[in-house]
Amino acid sequence: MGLLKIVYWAGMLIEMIIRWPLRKNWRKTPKVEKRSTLQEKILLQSLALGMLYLPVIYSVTDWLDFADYHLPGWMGGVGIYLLVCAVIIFGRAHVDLKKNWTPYQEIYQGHTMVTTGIYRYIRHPMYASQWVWCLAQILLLQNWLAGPLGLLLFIPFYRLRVKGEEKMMLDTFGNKYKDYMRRTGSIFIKMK
Ligand SMILES: C[S@@+](CC[C@H](N)C(=O)[O-])C[C@H]1O[C@@H](n2cnc3c(N)ncnc32)[C@H](O)[C@@H]1O
Repeated sequence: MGLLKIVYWAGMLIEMIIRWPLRKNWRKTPKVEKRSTLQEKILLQSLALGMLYLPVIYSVTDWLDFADYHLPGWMGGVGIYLLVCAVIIFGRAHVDLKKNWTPYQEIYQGHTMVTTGIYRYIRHPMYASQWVWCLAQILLLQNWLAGPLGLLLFIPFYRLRVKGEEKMMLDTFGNKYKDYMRRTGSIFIKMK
Protein backbone atom coordinates (compact mmCIF):
# COMPACT_ATOMS: atom_id res chain seq x y z
CA MET A 1 0.00 0.00 0.00
CA GLY A 2 1.38 3.43 -0.97
CA LEU A 3 2.02 6.34 1.41
CA LEU A 4 -1.12 8.27 0.42
CA LYS A 5 -3.39 5.31 1.13
CA ILE A 6 -1.62 4.70 4.47
CA VAL A 7 -2.23 8.33 5.47
CA TYR A 8 -5.93 8.00 4.53
CA TRP A 9 -6.37 4.90 6.70
CA ALA A 10 -4.34 6.36 9.57
CA GLY A 11 -6.73 9.36 9.55
CA MET A 12 -9.74 7.05 9.47
CA LEU A 13 -8.40 5.01 12.41
CA ILE A 14 -7.71 8.14 14.50
CA GLU A 15 -11.25 9.44 13.84
CA MET A 16 -12.77 6.08 14.84
CA ILE A 17 -10.77 6.11 18.09
CA ILE A 18 -11.85 9.72 18.85
CA ARG A 19 -15.51 8.82 18.27
CA TRP A 20 -15.51 5.47 20.09
CA PRO A 21 -16.43 6.69 23.64
CA LEU A 22 -19.14 9.04 22.34
CA ARG A 23 -20.67 6.24 20.25
CA LYS A 24 -20.88 4.10 23.41
CA ASN A 25 -22.57 7.00 25.24
CA TRP A 26 -25.02 7.44 22.33
CA ARG A 27 -26.13 3.79 22.55
CA LYS A 28 -26.96 3.91 26.24
CA THR A 29 -28.41 7.43 26.70
CA PRO A 30 -32.18 7.96 26.31
CA LYS A 31 -33.33 10.38 23.59
CA VAL A 32 -36.27 12.78 23.84
CA GLU A 33 -36.32 13.63 20.12
CA LYS A 34 -35.49 11.62 16.98
CA ARG A 35 -35.87 13.37 13.64
CA SER A 36 -33.64 11.60 11.13
CA THR A 37 -35.74 10.44 8.17
CA LEU A 38 -35.29 7.25 6.13
CA GLN A 39 -34.00 9.41 3.26
CA GLU A 40 -31.27 10.82 5.51
CA LYS A 41 -30.33 7.35 6.81
CA ILE A 42 -30.03 6.06 3.22
CA LEU A 43 -27.82 9.03 2.32
CA LEU A 44 -25.68 8.29 5.40
CA GLN A 45 -25.25 4.68 4.30
CA SER A 46 -24.33 5.74 0.76
CA LEU A 47 -21.77 8.07 2.30
CA ALA A 48 -20.22 5.03 4.02
CA LEU A 49 -20.00 3.44 0.55
CA GLY A 50 -18.08 6.45 -0.82
CA MET A 51 -15.83 7.07 2.18
CA LEU A 52 -15.28 3.59 3.60
CA TYR A 53 -16.33 0.56 1.55
CA LEU A 54 -15.04 1.65 -1.90
CA PRO A 55 -11.80 3.03 -0.40
CA VAL A 56 -11.28 -0.36 1.33
CA ILE A 57 -11.81 -2.26 -1.95
CA TYR A 58 -9.51 0.17 -3.76
CA SER A 59 -6.81 -0.16 -1.10
CA VAL A 60 -6.72 -3.94 -0.74
CA THR A 61 -7.61 -5.19 -4.25
CA ASP A 62 -6.87 -4.20 -7.85
CA TRP A 63 -10.56 -4.42 -8.87
CA LEU A 64 -11.01 -0.65 -9.24
CA ASP A 65 -7.69 0.05 -10.95
CA PHE A 66 -9.44 0.69 -14.30
CA ALA A 67 -10.76 3.96 -12.78
CA ASP A 68 -7.39 5.32 -11.57
CA TYR A 69 -6.18 8.85 -12.29
CA HIS A 70 -2.73 10.24 -11.58
CA LEU A 71 -1.98 13.63 -10.02
CA PRO A 72 1.42 15.34 -9.61
CA GLY A 73 3.29 14.40 -6.42
CA TRP A 74 2.85 17.79 -4.74
CA MET A 75 -0.93 17.34 -4.85
CA GLY A 76 -0.54 14.25 -2.70
CA GLY A 77 1.32 16.50 -0.22
CA VAL A 78 -1.62 18.91 -0.22
CA GLY A 79 -3.90 15.92 0.39
CA ILE A 80 -1.88 14.90 3.46
CA TYR A 81 -2.02 18.47 4.79
CA LEU A 82 -5.80 18.67 4.29
CA LEU A 83 -6.36 15.30 5.94
CA VAL A 84 -4.36 16.38 9.00
CA CYS A 85 -6.45 19.60 9.17
CA ALA A 86 -9.68 17.57 8.88
CA VAL A 87 -8.65 15.24 11.73
CA ILE A 88 -7.65 18.18 13.97
CA ILE A 89 -11.00 19.97 13.42
CA PHE A 90 -12.85 16.68 13.93
CA GLY A 91 -11.00 15.99 17.20
CA ARG A 92 -11.51 19.49 18.54
CA ALA A 93 -15.25 19.39 17.74
CA HIS A 94 -15.62 16.08 19.62
CA VAL A 95 -13.76 17.46 22.65
CA ASP A 96 -16.13 20.47 22.70
CA LEU A 97 -19.43 18.74 21.93
CA LYS A 98 -18.67 15.91 24.40
CA LYS A 99 -21.68 13.75 25.32
CA ASN A 100 -24.05 15.88 23.24
CA TRP A 101 -22.77 14.15 20.09
CA THR A 102 -25.24 11.94 18.23
CA PRO A 103 -24.85 10.43 14.74
CA TYR A 104 -28.43 11.34 13.79
CA GLN A 105 -30.76 14.29 14.31
CA GLU A 106 -31.51 13.54 17.94
CA ILE A 107 -31.80 15.25 21.31
CA TYR A 108 -30.76 13.48 24.52
CA GLN A 109 -32.45 13.67 27.87
CA GLY A 110 -30.46 16.50 29.52
CA HIS A 111 -28.98 17.69 26.21
CA THR A 112 -27.04 20.94 26.57
CA MET A 113 -26.37 23.45 23.83
CA VAL A 114 -22.65 23.98 23.22
CA THR A 115 -21.42 27.42 22.14
CA THR A 116 -17.83 27.24 23.37
CA GLY A 117 -14.51 26.04 21.98
CA ILE A 118 -14.67 25.62 18.21
CA TYR A 119 -18.48 26.00 18.40
CA ARG A 120 -17.92 29.62 19.40
CA TYR A 121 -16.87 30.33 15.80
CA ILE A 122 -18.83 27.87 13.62
CA ARG A 123 -21.99 25.85 14.19
CA HIS A 124 -20.94 22.76 12.22
CA PRO A 125 -17.25 22.00 12.75
CA MET A 126 -17.76 18.25 12.28
CA TYR A 127 -19.36 18.84 8.89
CA ALA A 128 -16.63 21.40 8.09
CA SER A 129 -14.04 18.70 8.83
CA GLN A 130 -15.99 16.36 6.55
CA TRP A 131 -15.76 18.86 3.65
CA VAL A 132 -11.99 19.12 4.15
CA TRP A 133 -11.74 15.31 4.40
CA CYS A 134 -13.62 14.90 1.08
CA LEU A 135 -11.15 17.26 -0.66
CA ALA A 136 -8.23 15.34 0.87
CA GLN A 137 -9.78 12.06 -0.28
CA ILE A 138 -9.74 13.23 -3.93
CA LEU A 139 -6.00 13.91 -3.66
CA LEU A 140 -5.06 10.83 -1.62
CA LEU A 141 -7.15 8.12 -3.30
CA GLN A 142 -6.55 8.81 -6.97
CA ASN A 143 -9.38 6.73 -8.34
CA TRP A 144 -12.74 8.00 -9.66
CA LEU A 145 -14.73 5.53 -7.52
CA ALA A 146 -12.72 5.63 -4.29
CA GLY A 147 -11.84 9.37 -4.40
CA PRO A 148 -14.34 11.99 -5.66
CA LEU A 149 -17.42 9.87 -5.01
CA GLY A 150 -17.10 10.71 -1.28
CA LEU A 151 -17.57 14.42 -2.05
CA LEU A 152 -20.43 13.80 -4.50
CA LEU A 153 -22.31 11.78 -1.90
CA PHE A 154 -21.58 14.22 0.92
CA ILE A 155 -23.20 17.20 -0.87
CA PRO A 156 -26.86 15.96 -0.71
CA PHE A 157 -26.34 14.58 2.79
CA TYR A 158 -24.97 17.89 4.06
CA ARG A 159 -27.83 19.92 2.55
CA LEU A 160 -30.49 17.70 4.08
CA ARG A 161 -28.80 17.25 7.45
CA VAL A 162 -27.95 20.88 8.22
CA LYS A 163 -31.45 22.08 7.35
CA GLY A 164 -33.09 19.47 9.60
CA GLU A 165 -30.56 19.74 12.41
CA GLU A 166 -30.84 23.54 12.66
CA LYS A 167 -34.65 23.31 12.69
CA MET A 168 -34.45 20.74 15.49
CA MET A 169 -32.01 22.90 17.50
CA LEU A 170 -34.27 25.95 17.02
CA ASP A 171 -37.33 23.99 18.16
CA THR A 172 -35.42 22.72 21.20
CA PHE A 173 -33.40 25.75 22.31
CA GLY A 174 -35.47 28.58 20.74
CA ASN A 175 -34.03 32.10 20.92
CA LYS A 176 -30.78 30.86 22.43
CA TYR A 177 -30.02 28.98 19.19
CA LYS A 178 -31.41 31.82 17.05
CA ASP A 179 -28.92 34.24 18.66
CA TYR A 180 -26.17 31.68 18.26
CA MET A 181 -26.98 31.42 14.53
CA ARG A 182 -26.73 35.19 14.23
CA ARG A 183 -23.26 35.19 15.80
CA THR A 184 -21.73 32.23 13.96
CA GLY A 185 -21.15 30.93 10.47
CA SER A 186 -22.23 27.49 9.38
CA ILE A 187 -18.83 26.07 8.35
CA PHE A 188 -16.89 29.33 7.86
CA ILE A 189 -16.15 31.91 10.54
CA LYS A 190 -18.56 34.84 10.22
CA MET A 191 -16.87 38.13 9.33
CA LYS A 192 -18.11 41.02 11.48
C1 LIG B 1 -23.22 14.59 14.07
S1 LIG B 1 -23.45 15.81 15.32
C2 LIG B 1 -22.86 17.24 14.42
C3 LIG B 1 -22.80 18.45 15.27
C4 LIG B 1 -22.53 19.74 14.50
N1 LIG B 1 -23.53 19.96 13.49
C5 LIG B 1 -21.16 19.75 13.89
O1 LIG B 1 -21.05 19.68 12.65
O2 LIG B 1 -20.18 19.84 14.65
C6 LIG B 1 -25.20 16.05 15.25
C7 LIG B 1 -25.88 16.21 16.61
O3 LIG B 1 -25.17 17.10 17.42
C8 LIG B 1 -26.06 17.82 18.26
N2 LIG B 1 -25.69 19.22 18.16
C9 LIG B 1 -25.47 19.95 17.05
N3 LIG B 1 -25.07 21.21 17.36
C10 LIG B 1 -25.05 21.27 18.72
C11 LIG B 1 -24.71 22.27 19.67
N4 LIG B 1 -24.30 23.48 19.31
N5 LIG B 1 -24.78 21.95 20.98
C12 LIG B 1 -25.19 20.73 21.38
N6 LIG B 1 -25.52 19.74 20.55
C13 LIG B 1 -25.46 20.00 19.24
C14 LIG B 1 -27.48 17.53 17.80
O4 LIG B 1 -28.06 16.66 18.73
C15 LIG B 1 -27.29 16.82 16.49
O5 LIG B 1 -28.24 15.81 16.32
